Amino acid sequence: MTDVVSLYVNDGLPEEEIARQAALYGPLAEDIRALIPLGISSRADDDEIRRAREHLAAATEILERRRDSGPFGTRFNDAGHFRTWGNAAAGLRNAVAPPLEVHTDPDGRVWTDFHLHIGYEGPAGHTHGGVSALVLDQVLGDAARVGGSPGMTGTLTLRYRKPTPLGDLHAEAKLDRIEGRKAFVTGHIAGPDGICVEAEGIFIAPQWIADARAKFEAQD
Ligand SMILES: CCCCCCCC/C=C\CCCCCCCC(=O)SCCNC(=O)CCNC(=O)[C@H](O)C(C)(C)COP(=O)(O)OP(=O)(O)OC[C@H]1O[C@@H](n2cnc3c(N)ncnc32)[C@H](O)[C@@H]1OP(=O)(O)O
Repeated sequence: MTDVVSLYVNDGLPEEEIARQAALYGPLAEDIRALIPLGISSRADDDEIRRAREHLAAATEILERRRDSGPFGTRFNDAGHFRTWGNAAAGLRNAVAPPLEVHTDPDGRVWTDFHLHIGYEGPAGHTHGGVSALVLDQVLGDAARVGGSPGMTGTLTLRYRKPTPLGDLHAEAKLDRIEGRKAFVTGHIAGPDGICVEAEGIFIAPQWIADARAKFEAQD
């Protein structure tokens, strides 16, 4: 089993280097992301598809020359700047991610306006229910973290009230309460015609996080 704790790495990157990498690799992920709907919708003819695939193979050959092994994990520096660039919902380097850019209001509510392209289709013309779960898992998890109780998803309960369209959507979440290592969070996804999916989540701080926090607080 992967040792989760070892994937939290302080790589000490200075802020300017983080900014440089974000400016370099973010647009690469955008380019790869833009290909996904084209894979579904392109009407290019046989020769054009063959040519496009040759170009993609050339790009793949360049990109795989030097690469990290394994997942990105969570990397941070001494300034407390965390990077989760491989995250499936929000990762800056992950073309699979919509990506979600999650904002925090002063009252602790977190929210994101995001776009789901045609590659997130489930029922015809609508968002896949698992993709809605992905979005809500991330946004509710962020609300738990912002509320001071970061944790793993223990239980995520969804109520799909009406079909979620593709396109421009909104999601938000708020911490309800904390009980020991458990954070209780609620949230929803809304489309142009109102709320489509409601969510309740219980996020549980693993024992190692609770221990690390207790140790940190004892030093204060
Ligand atoms: C140095 C920096 C630190 C940063 C740390 C960051 C951490 C993450 C933070 C930020 C995320 C940002 C956003 C991310 C969003 C995406 C999140 C995901 O996708 S997570 C992947 C999917 N989830 C899993 O894979 C979990 C798999 N399950 C587990 O690992 C364990 O089962 C875990 C941690 C959930 C609980 O294990 P136990 O051993 O700690 O639990 P026990 O000690 O038995 O119980 C503690 C309390 O929790 C309840 N509980 C246990 N499991 C529960 C469950 N599944 N649902 C509800 N309650 C549960 C129990 O009844 C108990 O409650 P009582 O204290 O007695 O009141």
